[in-house]
Amino acid sequence: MTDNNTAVPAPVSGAPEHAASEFMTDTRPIAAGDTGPGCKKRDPILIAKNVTRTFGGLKAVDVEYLEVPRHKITALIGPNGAGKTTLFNLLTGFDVPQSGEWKFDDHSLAGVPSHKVARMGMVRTFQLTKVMGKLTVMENMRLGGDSQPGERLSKALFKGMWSSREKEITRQADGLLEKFKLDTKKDDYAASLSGGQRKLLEMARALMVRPKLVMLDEPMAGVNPALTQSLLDHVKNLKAEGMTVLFVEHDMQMVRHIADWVVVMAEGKIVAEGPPQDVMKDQAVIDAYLGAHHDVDLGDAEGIEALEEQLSHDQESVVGTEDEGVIGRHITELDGGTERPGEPGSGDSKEQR
Ligand SMILES: Nc1ncnc2c1ncn2[C@@H]1O[C@H](COP(=O)(O)OP(=O)(O)OP(=O)(O)O)[C@@H](O)[C@H]1O
Repeated sequence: MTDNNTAVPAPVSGAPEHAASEFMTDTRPIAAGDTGPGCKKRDPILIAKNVTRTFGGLKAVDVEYLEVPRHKITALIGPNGAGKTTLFNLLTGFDVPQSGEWKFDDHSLAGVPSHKVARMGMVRTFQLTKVMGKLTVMENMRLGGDSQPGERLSKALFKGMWSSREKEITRQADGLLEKFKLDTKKDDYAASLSGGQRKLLEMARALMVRPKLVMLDEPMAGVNPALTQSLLDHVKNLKAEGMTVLFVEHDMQMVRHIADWVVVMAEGKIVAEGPPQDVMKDQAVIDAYLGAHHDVDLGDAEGIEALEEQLSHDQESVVGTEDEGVIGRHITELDGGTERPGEPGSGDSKEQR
């Protein structure tokens, strides 16, 4: 496929369209009372209390209280080093906190390893994708399906049942690959995919466990403008199908287009939260996180073209790679023209630190 994909995605699970609309049209308040850092939600799917993680003398995460609203798209924003990825790592069992407890759907997750967290229905993607380059696209998908509940037991005990499970995994993978427009690539090595396609593959693979909560770490970073709208549609579609989404994003314009709720982190703490329109009015948030181009609307083609035009006259702005796209260049510029940690060439692979 090419990254020139702007089609609206079909449902992941074949869920009926009318069922989807109920999640898209629910306008009831998200907060249970007053809005503000650590506020209670009407229907939280994830609740974290006193989660802390220090590296040497640095308190990377110091989250007193956070609730993530069910069936909503929540954006987690904040400057570089705010602790967003570390919080993702802690909540999903990829790292261990110094203190804290958190519950997903009323199940305590403290001490639960990442693969079990995924099986319980809470999956995440990475800022630097973790697709297996030496496996084909389909093999990557099947790896996602292999962590489904009970598969090892059924494989061991019932050969017949396993082969029907195999077929089901393949059918499910085929459906997702088609939806993400990666079906023509299914026999290609994942290493041959563009950055944007790898993001799509990682998202598709995460959906193999039929999750309830999908956590996306900078899904748009490194994705070219043509694919950006498609990715936004995929994220919105997760909600339409009844999933909850928590995603890290640097660009507030992106956030405004798809988020129902925004949580702002700085220096490890939750410093603001609320509906995007309210959080965007907060001058401190604008000054600290939105930067010079906060008035440019990146969620539609005109906004992107306008920003491309602006950046093309800006000697300081870094010329991106084919896959980096305008968003990556925009962020790089906001960061003062320096490479961001974890980006190609930075020599910094945070998930592997
Ligand atoms: N394994 C580690 N060892 C030491 N320090 C770490 C480690 N992981 C994260 N940090 C530090 O913890 C702080 C929070 O980092 P984190 O990557 O969570 O921030 P972030 O908000 O995700 O940033 P970005 O927007 O750049 O991705 C940073 O100061 C970072 O350097």
